[in-house]
Amino acid sequence: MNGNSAIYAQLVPSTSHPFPRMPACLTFGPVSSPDSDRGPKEEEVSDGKSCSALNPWRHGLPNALIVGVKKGGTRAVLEFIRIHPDVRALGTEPHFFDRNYDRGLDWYRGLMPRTLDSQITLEKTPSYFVTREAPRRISSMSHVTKLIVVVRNPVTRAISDYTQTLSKKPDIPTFEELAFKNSSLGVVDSSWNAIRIGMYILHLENWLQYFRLSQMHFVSGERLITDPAGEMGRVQDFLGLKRIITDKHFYFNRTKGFPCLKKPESSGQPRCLGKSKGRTHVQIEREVIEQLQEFYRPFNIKFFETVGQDFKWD
Ligand SMILES: Nc1ncnc2c1ncn2[C@@H]1O[C@H](COP(=O)(O)OS(=O)(=O)O)[C@@H](OP(=O)(O)O)[C@H]1O
Repeated sequence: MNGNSAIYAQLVPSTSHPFPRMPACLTFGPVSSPDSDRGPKEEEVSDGKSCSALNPWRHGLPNALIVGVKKGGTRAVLEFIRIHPDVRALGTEPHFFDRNYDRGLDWYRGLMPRTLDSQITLEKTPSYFVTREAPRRISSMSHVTKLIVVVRNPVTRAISDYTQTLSKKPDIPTFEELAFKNSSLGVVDSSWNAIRIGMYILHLENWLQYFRLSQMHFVSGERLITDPAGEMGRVQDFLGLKRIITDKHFYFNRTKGFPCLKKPESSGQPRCLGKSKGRTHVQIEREVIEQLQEFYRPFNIKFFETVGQDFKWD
């Protein structure tokens, strides 16, 4: 067995489950209206035991969600955590709690990878964090859902967001034109989505109406790059998982400029995230960046106080 095979040999599902489990054959009626608070009801449980005895693999609703933030590093967290044997994750973004809610929970559950009882189900959709209805809808699915939020300096995040849009629509106005009202420096246009998303505290207050802070875990998008194993260690702790993903799973890829996953076994390839992750950002003048930092400062301070962590974005 070579070094990497030994690292990955630990990656077999365990037998105990860190979350309260919904019965394998739990059925949900259609969500009566998109905003209905209707959650799973006891009488809707068809014989869960006999069902899972016949087939231990089933589609479960997510126990944990990566809810944001857009351009924070959500794909990296998903791809890193899914190498854990007790995690199964949906690779695509289902956008259930924002765009597809009227399709109902059965539709959503059907999208999920099949899991053993010992495994947790995870999905990521970064737009949930800024979707007003998302916390209420998620808590109506299950009020014990664990929530992961990957946060990043909101100024860098806004530039990353703009860079992504520009790569798809080259004719959009400049960053400065969009970020400031009347294109004059000083008055930040907080109605522009790229700016608004970074006012984390405003969105968090909405989540805290439905979830306790202890149900939320905040990943530093910056440390995820400089110390992926450390951040992923904390994610595993939060999810109640054995710490299996360690620094042995990562290497720094100089060409990409980011940490990547080591190859799983002798025949496998090392895995870096795709080209849309780690783009070269558009150049923004120092003065503009300082204005935006000034704008975000009070929001950041309140956010740090609320979550009890200083992300050091100054
Ligand atoms: N290991 C690794 N590899 C590549 N990229 C990494 C990694 N870790 C974090 N990041 C940062 O992730 C940023 C993209 O964030 P998201 O995945 O949340 O974007 S998205 O909202 O799903 O589009 C992306 O933002 P940009 O650098 O602005 O492209 C990266 O900085």
